Amino acid sequence: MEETQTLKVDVQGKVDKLANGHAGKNHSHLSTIGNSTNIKWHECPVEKTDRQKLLQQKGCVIWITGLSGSGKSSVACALSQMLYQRGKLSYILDGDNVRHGLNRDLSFKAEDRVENIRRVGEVAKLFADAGFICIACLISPYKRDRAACRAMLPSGDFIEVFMDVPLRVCEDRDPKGLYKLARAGKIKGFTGIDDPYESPLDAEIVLKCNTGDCSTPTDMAGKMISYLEEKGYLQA
Ligand SMILES: Nc1ncnc2c1ncn2[C@@H]1O[C@H](COP(=O)(O)OS(=O)(=O)O)[C@@H](OP(=O)(O)O)[C@H]1O
Ligand SMILES: Nc1ncnc2c1ncn2[C@@H]1O[C@H](COP(=O)(O)OP(=O)(O)O)[C@@H](O)[C@H]1O
Repeated sequence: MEETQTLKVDVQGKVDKLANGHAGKNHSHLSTIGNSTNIKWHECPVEKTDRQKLLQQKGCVIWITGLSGSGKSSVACALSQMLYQRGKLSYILDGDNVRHGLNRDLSFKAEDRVENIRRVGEVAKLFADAGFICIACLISPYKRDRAACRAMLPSGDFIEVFMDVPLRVCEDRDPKGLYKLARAGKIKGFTGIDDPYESPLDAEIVLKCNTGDCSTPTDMAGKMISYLEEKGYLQA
C-alpha cells in the first residue's frame, strides 16, 4: 500500500512537469517514417521505468530461434511458467500463433518471412517497453532479420536463444507431420529441407541437443532464468 502511494507521488511529479512543458501549441518535430508523413511522437509521463517499478522486473525480449520441431514453443512455455511461479510477467509471441491473427496475410516465401519477423520484432519491442519479459519463438531463419530486431532494442535487452538441434532430430520428432510432407514434395519451401536456416553465431544462450536424448524444456528454461537473474532482469 505504502509503495503504491510512493509510486503515485513519483508519477504525479511527472504529470505536472509534462503538463507545464506542453502549454501552448507546438507544430515542430514533425517526421516522416516510411510512408507515414507529418507524424509526431507523443510522450507520456508514465514511462518504462515506472512500469518496471510496478512489476519489479525489467522489460526485455527473449528471442528463441531454431528449426521447426527444435523445441522453441516447449521451452518458451516452460520459461513462461517458471517466471509466473516467481511472480514475473511474461508473454509469448509464438510464430504459429501470431500467424493465426496479426500475420495471417503472410506466407512462407522469403519476403513474407522477413515481414513476419519485422512485425513480431516491433510487437516484442512494445511488450518490452510495457515492462514484460516478452518471449518470441519463431523459426526466424535469416540472420539479418534477427539482427534488425536486436537493433530495435536498447543494448542487452534482446536476448537471442538458439535451439541448436540438428535437422535429423527435428525430423525424427516431426510432431505435425510437416517434414514428411516436405520430403514428399507436398510442402514447398520448408525450412531445413528446401529453404535455408542461418544458424546464429552470436546468440546469448545456446541450447544444444545432438541426439534424441536432450535436456528437458524445464532444464533448458532454468538456464534462461539463471541468465535473466544474473543480468538483473528479474528485479526493477
Ligand atoms: N514452409 C514452411 N517452413 C517452415 N515452417 C512452416 C512452413 N509451413 C508451415 N510451417 C509452420 O509454421 C511454423 C513457423 O512459423 P514462423 O512464423 O515461426 O516461421 S518464420 O519465422 O516466418 O520462418 C512452423 O512451426 P514450428 O514447428 O513451431 O516452428 C511450422 O509448423
Ligand atoms: N527438450 C526436448 N526434448 C525432447 N523432446 C522435445 C523437447 N522439446 C520439445 N520436444 C518435443 O519436440 C516436438 C517439437 O517441439 P516444439 O516445442 O513444438 O518445437 P517448435 O516450436 O520448435 O516447433 C514436440 O513433440 C515436443 O514435445
